[in-house]
Amino acid sequence: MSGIPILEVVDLRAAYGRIEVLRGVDLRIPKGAVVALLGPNGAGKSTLVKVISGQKKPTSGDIHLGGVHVQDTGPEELARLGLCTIPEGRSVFPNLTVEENLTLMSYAGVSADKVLETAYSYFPRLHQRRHQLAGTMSGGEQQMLAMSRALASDPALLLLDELSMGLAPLIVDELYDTVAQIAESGVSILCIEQFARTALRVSDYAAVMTGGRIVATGEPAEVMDTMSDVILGGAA
Ligand SMILES: Nc1ncnc2c1ncn2[C@@H]1O[C@H](COP(=O)(O)OP(=O)(O)OP(=O)(O)O)[C@@H](O)[C@H]1O
Repeated sequence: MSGIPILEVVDLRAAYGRIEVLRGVDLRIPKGAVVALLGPNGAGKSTLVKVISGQKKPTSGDIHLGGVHVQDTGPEELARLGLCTIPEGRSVFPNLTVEENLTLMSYAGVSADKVLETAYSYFPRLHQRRHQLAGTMSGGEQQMLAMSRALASDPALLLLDELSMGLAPLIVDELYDTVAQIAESGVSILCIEQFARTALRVSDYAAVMTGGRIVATGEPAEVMDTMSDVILGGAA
């Protein structure tokens, strides 16, 4: 992988109690790239997201975001530096309408109008449903809302943890089309997925994680060829 990295992770280790789950992870995301991080259940993908996004402390290793050393940086400061995470399972307020969920994301320097305009341009369906309670929308629509809320912060790097979880293949395809559009606007993206096909379609690079380590990286076709047994073990 070449280019100036937006994210560089070097020899990262993390544990739950005495059980080491990240066992020396190296990962590099060039600026403007979409990278798919693939791997089976329990590989450590979500733990890596938690450590990168400042929700869990690593035991050792280095993390650089846009060249800044951020290993001891909290989530708020990471957000200020341009990191935005959409966690597994989404995170919308079910008892607020679509529009209320979005306007909550307006803050100093970003107007509510701008937030709504961005969301509705990526996802016209959210405009149609703007007065609907978020909790009554389909899983795919909730994921659109979660992505829109993330885009409101104008991120430099977006971490998407299992975008496709529990969704039908058609809607997953639609969401990844939007991931590609977001990337075209200059945002770097790390897509964490258990299964590969759809994420690889829009990715510049792929990395495969098993047992707490990155065991393969490269262009999607190359990684598919060498690791198909691991990363095509399921649907999507
Ligand atoms: N809070 C926790 N306490 C103890 N062990 C944990 C905790 N969270 C995760 N683990 C363990 O760490 C390992 C890695 O889990 P992690 O969720 O990072 O994997 P993953 O690759 O994201 O898997 P999945 O695709 O199933 O979400 C697993 O063995 C899991 O059981």
